[in-house]
Amino acid sequence: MLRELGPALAGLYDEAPTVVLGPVSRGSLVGALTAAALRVGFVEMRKQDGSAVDSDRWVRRTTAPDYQDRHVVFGFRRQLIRSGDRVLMVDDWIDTGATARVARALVEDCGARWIGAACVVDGLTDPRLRHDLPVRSLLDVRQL
Ligand SMILES: O=P(O)(O)OC[C@H]1O[C@H](OP(=O)(O)OP(=O)(O)O)[C@H](O)[C@@H]1O
Ligand SMILES: Nc1ncnc2[nH]cnc12
Repeated sequence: MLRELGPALAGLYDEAPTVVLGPVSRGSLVGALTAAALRVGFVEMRKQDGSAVDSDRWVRRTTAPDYQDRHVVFGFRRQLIRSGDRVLMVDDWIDTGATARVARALVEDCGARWIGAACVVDGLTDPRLRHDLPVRSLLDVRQL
């Protein structure tokens, strides 16, 4: 099952990414599997409490209320995503889309191209985001 997840998520979009971005913690697992399948680098999008104290520049943004009504501060080292990159976000589950929307904003802050959000389960509460982000998934929540 784990062996098949990366290739399955990697096949959801035609455009070839140069970087996969995965939010901690479940997004890191499926994101790393996808990056390995695509043979590209992986960047972990960390919650503020997980970011190291260092001298590097970070990009950070705060989500709108997520599925647990939390405003989460996410970020990563600025140098990890460059202006020529094409970035695919990968996650296990999408619900409000707050995490994915912050990921897209951070990618745009770096001047990189956003491809979309590839998820294992699509549980979007606002179906418009499926087109707007865009979101592609392996399963719809109603199939579970
Ligand atoms: O669409 P949204 O409402 O933003 O929700 C989706 C996010 O919520 C879950 O992560 P969670 O915050 O539970 O963290 P975890 O992976 O560490 O369990 C899931 O893995 C997504 O990253
Ligand atoms: N409804 C949900 N159940 C499990 N994980 C989730 N991640 C985001 N929304 C979720």
